[in-house]
Amino acid sequence: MKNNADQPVVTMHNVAKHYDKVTALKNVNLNLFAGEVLGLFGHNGAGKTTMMKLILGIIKSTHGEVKVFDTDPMSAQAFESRKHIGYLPENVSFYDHLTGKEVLTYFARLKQAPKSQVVELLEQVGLTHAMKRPVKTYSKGMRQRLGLAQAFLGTPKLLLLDEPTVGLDPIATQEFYQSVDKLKVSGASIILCSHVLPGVEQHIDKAMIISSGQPLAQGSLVELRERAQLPVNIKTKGLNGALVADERFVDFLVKANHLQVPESQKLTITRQLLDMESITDIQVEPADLEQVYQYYLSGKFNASHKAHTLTQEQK
Ligand SMILES: Nc1ncnc2c1ncn2[C@@H]1O[C@H](COP(=O)(O)OP(=O)(O)OP(=O)(O)O)[C@@H](O)[C@H]1O
Repeated sequence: MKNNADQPVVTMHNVAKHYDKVTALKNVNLNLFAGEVLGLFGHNGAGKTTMMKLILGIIKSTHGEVKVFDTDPMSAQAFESRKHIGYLPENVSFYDHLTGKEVLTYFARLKQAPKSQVVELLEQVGLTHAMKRPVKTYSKGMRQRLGLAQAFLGTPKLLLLDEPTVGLDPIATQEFYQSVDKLKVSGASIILCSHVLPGVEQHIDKAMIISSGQPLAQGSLVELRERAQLPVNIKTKGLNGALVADERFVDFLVKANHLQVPESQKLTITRQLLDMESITDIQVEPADLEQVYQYYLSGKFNASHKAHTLTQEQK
């Protein structure tokens, strides 16, 4: 398996995938480097799973080039590198009559991962107490945890995680993101598909937003925010409705204590607010991932943004 630090772990160059008349993906360009986490966001049927399947070598692109560890994932040479790829499919399902431990042991064998990892991973995902029970007795969240343990087997250098937090409770979600952060620090590259946007933001390095198979935007969140020029959220406490009555703020009012202000006016407005006597607290936050996502999906950006995004990614 070839892999050196300045070479991308995954490259996609002008990739398209058609199923008969359905265009599942088109114009996809991507360079994902070691230690990078990509958030892949899009509506149902946008093409996220198709992209993962292309990277896994389950399906072949209709057009363009996909390389994983500098190898065509459909080729016989990709066999060796598969051991270093972890995949959590959406709606994970297992052999229901096997216990959690047996399922994981089976996958560890397939992946040639050390047997000792089975119990370690079951502990990491909080399934030690249930590891001797058949999977058919597991709740949805427990199945999802087992799925994650399966994806983390071996020493994955590339992880493809399709809706990894679905069914997980808040603590398990937090633990999952801690695992993601650790894997990233160890140099693993991760592609993470999610419909649940809150909480993802601080764990990804870049995002790709796709709609109907077409990437609408990609880059770091800072870049995506800059390009979108989304307003900054300013939330105040203690002003008791004074903002509503003040004509300096009326154009920016979202709620009685919440303003959305263009970046260029952020400092001026913040100073004016801080000068108000009754103010007790102020929070200034950039647009969150949800707002960035909504912006690009709503089609408010124009063709020149699209061209800019693609050119940036091809550099
Ligand atoms: N085997 C197939 N044959 C025909 N069309 C397919 C096939 N697989 C996927 N598609 C179509 O390709 C498009 C992209 O599907 P894909 O599963 O990649 O979307 P997704 O973004 O993962 O959706 P979701 O969020 O619902 O999982 C959809 O229109 C889907 O119906």
